[in-house]
Amino acid sequence: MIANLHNADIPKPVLDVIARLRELGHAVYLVGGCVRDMVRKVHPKDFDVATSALPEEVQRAFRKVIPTGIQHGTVTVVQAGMHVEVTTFRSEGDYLDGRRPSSVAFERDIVKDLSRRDFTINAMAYNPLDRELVDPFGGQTDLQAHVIRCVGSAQERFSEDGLRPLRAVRFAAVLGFTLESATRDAIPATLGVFRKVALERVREELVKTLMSPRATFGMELLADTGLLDVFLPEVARANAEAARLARTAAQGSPVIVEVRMAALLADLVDRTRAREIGLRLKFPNKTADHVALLVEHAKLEEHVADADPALRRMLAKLGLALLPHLIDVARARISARAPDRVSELEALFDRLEALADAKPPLSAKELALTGGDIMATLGVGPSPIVGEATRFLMDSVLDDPGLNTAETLKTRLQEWHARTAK
Ligand SMILES: Nc1ccn([C@@H]2O[C@H](COP(=O)(O)OP(=O)(O)OP(=O)(O)O)[C@@H](O)[C@H]2O)c(=O)n1
Repeated sequence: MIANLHNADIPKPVLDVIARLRELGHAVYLVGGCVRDMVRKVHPKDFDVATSALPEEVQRAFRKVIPTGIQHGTVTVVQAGMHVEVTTFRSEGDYLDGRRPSSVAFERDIVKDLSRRDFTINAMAYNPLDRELVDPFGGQTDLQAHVIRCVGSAQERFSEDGLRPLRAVRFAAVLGFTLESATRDAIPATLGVFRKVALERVREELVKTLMSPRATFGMELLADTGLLDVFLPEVARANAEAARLARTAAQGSPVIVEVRMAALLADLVDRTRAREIGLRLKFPNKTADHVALLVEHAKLEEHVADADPALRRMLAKLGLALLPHLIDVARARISARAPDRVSELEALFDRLEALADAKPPLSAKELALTGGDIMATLGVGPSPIVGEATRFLMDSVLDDPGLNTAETLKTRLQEWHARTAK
């Protein structure tokens, strides 16, 4: 069919690659996400080309190519500095392990290639030279109806690649679509295949879902279909109301991965478990640590009556850099759970920000006395007493940052030493 898509969205190097393959007599199309986005009138992120040309033919057709995944039919063409992925039309053999096909067969026909793809909205092909849109499975209709539907049998598509159920939920959350009923019903039946998927890939989809404008809906769908229980049982098995509030808090927070994860977990798990979850889902260590610290301190409503020294102690444990994120998490939680307390908490946020702006000494390296100064003042060499003395001084300046001068700390140290030496 002739489609009215916006060819101006397609970068020139991509059009040149398509034109060259066509010139050599091959069938050639844009496929996958870029066609979906063009039909939705959204500017595509990347452009995948599919062709009837065999990988060797693609390699011969261009000056600069990288054999990226030649056994799967993918060649990267470097055209005017742009990397364009060109994949030979293919069908796949049986999926023995739910992760990758046991064999790949190259095909001459685009419809064969489209029929192995996951969802109807991702199974369209477009040739910009003659404006031909190939849409054998009703992708346009489903885009209009806001529906995620598997190509053919959902059970088969999900059994071929265990990640697909999670992709279905992610697309629904990101695009604001719903799952067609057979597609949705096939998820619980294929959880065994989903269990085999590497947790890095699961995490990538979880993050996209959680960062979407409909994170609440996406998380609910993950819970209802049984997917969440496989990789995040702590949330899946939480009491229904607690889980609902956690989802609402996550969606109500800024689109920052640490913040959304912490808002989701803060009322369901403790710091140690939050860190375990982060590491289990293969987040970078630093992200897992940040989520754990945010979870530990998220209940800021418990601090509204605290005096400044207690707040400074909390900031010392948290680290100043995380304060803006902590405020985001606390605000999202309280807005979801007790909206009438938001203004009371805002006053605490202002106090915390003012304390942070004063740049108080929060760690031993910010003390006006170094370890060497402490040893000289006490007349000792390296020994456990230096650690004790440092803790005493730290405690003093957290109570009153005004004490953090070399003179004052020396005097206090000598007094402390005289007291403790007795
Ligand atoms: N498990 C998968 C992954 C991908 N695909 C197909 O490969 C295309 C490209 O996949 P990918 O780049 O992962 O996703 P996009 O659809 O481009 O979307 P996004 O970039 O938003 O992830 C998809 O459109 C779909 O046709 C599939 O059938 N099954």
